[in-house]
Amino acid sequence: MPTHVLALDQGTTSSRAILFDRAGRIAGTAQKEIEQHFPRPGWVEHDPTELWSSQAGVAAEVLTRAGVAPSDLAAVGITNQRETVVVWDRRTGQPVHRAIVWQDRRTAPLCDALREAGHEATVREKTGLVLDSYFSGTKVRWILDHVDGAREAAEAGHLAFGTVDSWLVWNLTGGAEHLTDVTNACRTLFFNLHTGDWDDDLLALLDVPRSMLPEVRSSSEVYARTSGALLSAEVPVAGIAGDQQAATFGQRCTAPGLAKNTYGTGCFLLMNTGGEAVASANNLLTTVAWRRGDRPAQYALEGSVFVAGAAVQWLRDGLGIIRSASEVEALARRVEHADGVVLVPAFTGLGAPHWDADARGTLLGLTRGTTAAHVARATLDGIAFQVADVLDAMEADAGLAVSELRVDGGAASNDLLMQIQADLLQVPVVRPAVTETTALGAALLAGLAVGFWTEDEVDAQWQLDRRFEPAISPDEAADRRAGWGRALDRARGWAAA
Ligand SMILES: Nc1ncnc2c1ncn2[C@@H]1O[C@H](COP(=O)(O)OP(=O)(O)O)[C@@H](O)[C@H]1O
Ligand SMILES: O=P(O)(O)OC[C@H](O)CO
Repeated sequence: MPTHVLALDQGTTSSRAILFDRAGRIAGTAQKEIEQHFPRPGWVEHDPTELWSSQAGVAAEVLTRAGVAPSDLAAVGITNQRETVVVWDRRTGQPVHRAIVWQDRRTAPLCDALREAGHEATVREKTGLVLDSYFSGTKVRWILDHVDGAREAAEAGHLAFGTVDSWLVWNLTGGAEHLTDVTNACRTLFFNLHTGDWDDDLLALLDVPRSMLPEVRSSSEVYARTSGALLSAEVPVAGIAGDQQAATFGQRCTAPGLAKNTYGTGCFLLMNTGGEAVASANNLLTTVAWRRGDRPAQYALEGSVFVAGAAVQWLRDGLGIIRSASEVEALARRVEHADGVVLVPAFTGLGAPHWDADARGTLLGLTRGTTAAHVARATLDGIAFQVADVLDAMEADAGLAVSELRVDGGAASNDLLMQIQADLLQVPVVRPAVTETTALGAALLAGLAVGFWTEDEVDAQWQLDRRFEPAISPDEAADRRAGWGRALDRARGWAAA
């Protein structure tokens, strides 16, 4: 009888492998950092060979350390940094260029040109995304335009494109399978949310041959079996999802109106909107949450905040007022409130729902009485205010009110930040016992596909760590948010002047 499910989590900064037992508990973790390449300002690349070798390495390591044999595995689930592009030659399995990472801005001019040519509305309507270099499509085009011989090889059917999930599956099946799941496909700019398939008009617009694209599959089904390249046993690979969608599934946000927020370097918020792909009137993204086997796809609204935990890093590295990120909580607790100090952490502009590339970090309301503790407190407030703005936009788009916000990510361990968040949202903030929700989501998608768990078992596994109830009045929350709104106005457009 199999005893465990293995989740492979290929993230932006590291490859991780996490083992889950039948009770959904973590039985082992292994992690390896990925080298970041910055060949020019604004460019971010990964070595595809390293993505694969580090992922295979941590998979072997976690099994050895936990004393679990490959033959004890019921299934493998994959989750990954999204949008990042790998293009390789099918004949050799060799990448033709380094992976271009989601953060890479080199195709911003191409996106501007497409926008100026009037294509934004069509792209938005078909894909649920915006014309931005964040997504895969223009990155694939860049490789075809800039790598010697790439366009000819692609036209001849020799080149394959994949997001990181496809690249891992290709390698772990020894080049037998070229596929992706729908949550990754819908982040490419090639995928039509309404037809559930690649879109020839979008491919023509971006000048990318359809022959390069992987087959689109659901997020929970048996795609392949591992070969010697990954594990010594033939284990079904049975779940694939982009990391934010996997986290939404791992947080059990399985009904409309349930939302999760991941507090990492930035924040990723997703709200389940059920079987309906809700178009956003507030600059959010519409994305597939998951599709399980033959069931209908479930959708989500998504909004990203660029700077969240990174603002705490700035307190540590830029201002030097804390030595580690976790010290921010004790420092901020030295004061009852920020005493009128507001930090807008727009260090790299503002993401959803404001989308202002020229906004810059702004610290307002300083007096002679302002201390490091007030700045620390204002930093936590600034993270929570941004999340509240995104959640408001989601509720307006979906016509749904959230009844709680489920949280995970490194900064979600900060109890004060979670309390501030509940206060500002006026809804409870709920932190689960297992905060490795991305890996858990991938494991659940895989385990459900092979019958290792039933739906009821999975629901019963979810355990609360702590629930933060709003502790201020609605009037006070509204007052504080009005102050934030005034500060936002000061931060907007700063770099453009
Ligand atoms: N106790 C804390 N309070 C506030 N922020 C924290 C705390 N612990 C970690 N962080 C922040 O969380 C981020 C790391 O979280 P993580 O989920 O690992 O991020 P990522 O996946 O983006 O690398 C860092 O930006 C760090 O400053
Ligand atoms: O690897 P992460 O956790 O930083 O997530 C990256 C996102 O998927 C990008 O959209």
